Amino acid sequence: MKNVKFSYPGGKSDGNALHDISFSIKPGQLVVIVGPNGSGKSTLLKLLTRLFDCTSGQVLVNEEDIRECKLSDLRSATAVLAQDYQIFPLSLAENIGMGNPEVVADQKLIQDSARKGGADTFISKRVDKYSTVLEPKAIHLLGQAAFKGDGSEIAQIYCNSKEEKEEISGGEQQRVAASRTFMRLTCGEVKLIIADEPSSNLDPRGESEMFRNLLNERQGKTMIFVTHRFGHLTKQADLILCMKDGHLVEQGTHDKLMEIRGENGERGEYCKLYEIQARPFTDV
Ligand SMILES: Nc1ncnc2c1ncn2[C@@H]1O[C@H](COP(=O)(O)OP(=O)(O)OP(=O)(O)O)[C@@H](O)[C@H]1O
Repeated sequence: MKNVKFSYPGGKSDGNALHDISFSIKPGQLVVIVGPNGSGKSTLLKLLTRLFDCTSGQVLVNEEDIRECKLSDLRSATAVLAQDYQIFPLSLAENIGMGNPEVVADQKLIQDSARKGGADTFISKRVDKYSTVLEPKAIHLLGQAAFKGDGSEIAQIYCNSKEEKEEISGGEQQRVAASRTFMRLTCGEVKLIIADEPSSNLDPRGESEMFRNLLNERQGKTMIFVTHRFGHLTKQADLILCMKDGHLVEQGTHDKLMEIRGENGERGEYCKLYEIQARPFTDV
């Protein structure tokens, strides 16, 4: 990115979501983006995947402006594990298999992807296993809208019906979405893997296994992770981008960012975030 600025079209907040962002990622690097809520991490990913174009500046892919690249080439070279994944009212096998539509019914690939995504254990415990048909997530969202607009009685009806209908938990949904991404990687065209908080609903063991399995898929691919959890990835990252209020305030490796001190000896932003996260575990 070169001097990238971005404001959301029709966005109500004043000012830019991203201010004058410049950084460079080399092929095959592991990059981790960190920063507080609303600091612009997901927005950066949206520009890198060309869901939006920057307002000014340039996003370059191999020296070529991303707006000049063929969109279908960009899409096929990228696998995204986003926060707002969809779970479809299809079987578990289809929900995973659609990651690579050309082999959507290949049970061996599906099961292998489910193992890497951490979904195989809970699927094997279900009566219908991979044939289990899931409830659409959209119906739950509709229920929440009714809750907000129509008062408590309707809210109660909604909660009851949700209780009966819910098929898999939030963490299990995230495991299905991750398995779909592993299925996507089987097509062999992917050069860039982007994961936006892929483990936010996972228990610690699930998180550590998912990171390990994703890193095992690296083999020359560029990887970009957004995470609020330090340690797993940041220490081995080739590049950490530390965001604050839409600005890229620090960039470098873990060791380099931990050494940053201001004029008054004040620690850098990354160092402060790292220590805030580490404290609850070291103070007990
Ligand atoms: N679709 C949108 N329209 C308008 N403003 C948006 C939109 N999406 C995000 N924003 C705003 O852009 C800014 C950056 O948001 P972004 O989602 O990139 O933050 P983030 O660092 O990924 O946050 P989080 O850690 O909570 O996921 C925020 O001020 C947010 O309110």
